Amino acid sequence: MTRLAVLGPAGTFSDVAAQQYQQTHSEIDQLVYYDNIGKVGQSVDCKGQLAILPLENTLDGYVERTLTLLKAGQLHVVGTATVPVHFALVANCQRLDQVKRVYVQFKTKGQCLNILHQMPQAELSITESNMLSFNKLKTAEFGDAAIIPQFHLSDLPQTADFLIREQVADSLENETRFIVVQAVAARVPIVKFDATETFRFLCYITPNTDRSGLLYDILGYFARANLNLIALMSGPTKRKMGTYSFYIEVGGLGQHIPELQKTLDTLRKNNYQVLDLGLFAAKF
Ligand SMILES: O=C(O)C(=O)C[C@]1(C(=O)O)C=C[C@@H](O)C=C1
Repeated sequence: MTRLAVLGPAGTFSDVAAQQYQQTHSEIDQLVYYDNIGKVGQSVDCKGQLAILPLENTLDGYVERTLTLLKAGQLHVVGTATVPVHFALVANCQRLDQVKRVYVQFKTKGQCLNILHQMPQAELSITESNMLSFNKLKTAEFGDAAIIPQFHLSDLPQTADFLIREQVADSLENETRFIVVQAVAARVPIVKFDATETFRFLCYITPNTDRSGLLYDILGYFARANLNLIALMSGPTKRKMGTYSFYIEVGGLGQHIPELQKTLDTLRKNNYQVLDLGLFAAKF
């Protein structure tokens, strides 16, 4: 029995991603909903428990809360799912200039800046999930609005006379990439990869000392090993002011994995802490 923890209530983009992932992972027999990303990540503590977390969005970049969970070192990434993300604005009034308050999820806000700028008078009420924004419409007073997943427009009460603006994300090509995680304690050894199978590897690299040329040095290890870096971000370690870690994603083929493992060993021997967040099958 494997359960997958998901940001709820049911109907979020996380839920869409979870169902997509479940289609190719028949061992998952239950989706369990939590009301914020922190609780989703903390819910996995033993074997047979997985969680799905949003990692990166086309328009608004990485999800800081997920990176914070990963940085704590208790989670291990085992898979991924990407879903298209479209939003609609629904308001309980006739015109945008009558909107007094907009319920919007914290990550959705950065994906719908154009429409939000068209309502400068409106106060933003930030929610933890898009379904919590949607649910606010049930008790909407005059002037209340919410940005909701576009596919939920058909779930609005037929009787309500809402103002609706479709496709309010700042790009039609908007997507969010999710990761599936398990507890580090439940980690199983890497499944065998065929030489031509594509993978992603995620890690945090933290230098033990600070000096000039440090990032150049780190990148050199990957470049010399011919490993393809997909993402690189620097962020505070959250332990000591002025100390930074580098979040790195590597993409490659199964045949590159031995070289990757050698590179990580060399980094460790050269005074870098390497937090291995997981290697998993992924298209790129
Ligand atoms: O609230 C949701 O629908 C979610 O699944 C969360 C989330 C996120 O935090 O990135 C997922 C996809 C969208 O980018 C907006 C919100």
